[in-house]
Amino acid sequence: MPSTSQSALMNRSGEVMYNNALGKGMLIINSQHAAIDLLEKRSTIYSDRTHYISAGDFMTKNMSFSILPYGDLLRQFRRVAAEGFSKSAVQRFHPIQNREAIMSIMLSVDYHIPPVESKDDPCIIGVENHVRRFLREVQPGTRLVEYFPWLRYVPSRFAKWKRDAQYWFIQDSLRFQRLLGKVADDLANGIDRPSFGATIIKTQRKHGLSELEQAWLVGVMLSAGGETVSASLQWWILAMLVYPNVQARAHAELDEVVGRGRPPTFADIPFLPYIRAMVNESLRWSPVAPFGVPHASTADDWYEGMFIPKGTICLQNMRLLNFDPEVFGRTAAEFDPTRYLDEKGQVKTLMEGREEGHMSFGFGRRVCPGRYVAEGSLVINFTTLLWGMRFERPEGAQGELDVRTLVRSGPTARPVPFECKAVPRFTEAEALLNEALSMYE
Ligand code: HEM
Repeated sequence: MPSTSQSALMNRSGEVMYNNALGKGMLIINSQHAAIDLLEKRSTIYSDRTHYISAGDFMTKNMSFSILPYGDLLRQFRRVAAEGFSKSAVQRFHPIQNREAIMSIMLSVDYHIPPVESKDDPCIIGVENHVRRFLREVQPGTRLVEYFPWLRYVPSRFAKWKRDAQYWFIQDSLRFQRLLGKVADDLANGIDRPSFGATIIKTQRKHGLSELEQAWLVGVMLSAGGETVSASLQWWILAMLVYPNVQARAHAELDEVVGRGRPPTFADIPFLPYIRAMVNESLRWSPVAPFGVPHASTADDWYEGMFIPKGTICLQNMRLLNFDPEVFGRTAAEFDPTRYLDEKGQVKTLMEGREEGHMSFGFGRRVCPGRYVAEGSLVINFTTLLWGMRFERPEGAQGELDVRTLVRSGPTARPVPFECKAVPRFTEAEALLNEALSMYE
């Protein structure tokens, strides 16, 4: 077996880079070609996750979807999620998403920024805190026990990290069970609203997950979705400020297709190719998960002359993957939705076998199960927000907007905070939105 004691190795083309730090092998994948070769074509051995003692074994008792080892429970979770969030199944969420987009714009009108949810909802606060704790816990370097695994056997009374993790497992389990319990009560009372929770309860016999597993599956889908979609919206608003010509073209498309007499709905989306292209471009351009969610390998392997030992953690360098000049040309760093449009102005497939035309939803057997609902949320939010308002920099805002620097909160990244003003585009917008909102209530 070749020596892996060197601290950093790069294959001939620089597409992959291997690094060994504190006994943990790490591969950085720098090209689309290598990402597809390893994480998709060889997905039988590249679909595991890093094993986290604190976040995995103690804080979530190995029920947190995104860090589950590649095994039976993961396959069950993915099957249930794939059914509940398939391209056709997510259409049942459209009325809710439409209403939320309007709520979001109404909040924007009041607060000048578009919050995704009401910040005061205790349930939202609880889930947000869970996300924050979880992201901190999986951050490299947070817990010594990840480097010295024997520390897991230190009794809880001497190990605060362990006491806290056990405490949060109980609290989060109760929270997720309470949330799903409300859906179960509604169903028992004949109230059957479209939700993933309702689907999972109704199909329990088929999938066979325990009540606790169901609660964690739904809870983690909710937290994974909230964090990523809200970060994507922030990047998109930044893009609207930096590229006013893109915003103006989207406004023109909305005026032509929807007009100003009523707010848009999902029924308009097929006729708004520029805005649909903007969703793809936004996901490509925004580094929401700058290194993806790292995969881990389960067998020794060779790639283009480089040895990759079993257990290697594989990070995907999304900025390089999504800015590949061979696919996106020399303007890859620019925010330009037209790259996704053909000569007739219709959305085109830019990457063979990858409808969305970017790599931001990840790869192979771990590809994001929430991608269709995420695209739905983004497209209706972009459409509704742009229909009613224009995003501007406030007068007197200083300096250039920073599109390169990331503010990291664990594996997700947001832009450096920036000032933004949301200006109603026409006087009737607010009244028309209020009217539309009342139809959803
Ligand atoms: C802009 C929105 C989103 C982005 C950019 C995004 C991105 C990602 C990425 C990169 C991964 C890792 C894929 C891999 O390992 O190869 C992932 C996994 C995951 N995503 Fe998303 N996601 C988004 C929205 C959502 C939504 C809305 C949900 C839930 C409804 C969701 C649920 C999950 C879950 C549960 C996983 C873990 C899957 C697994 O480990 O097998 N995501 N996502």
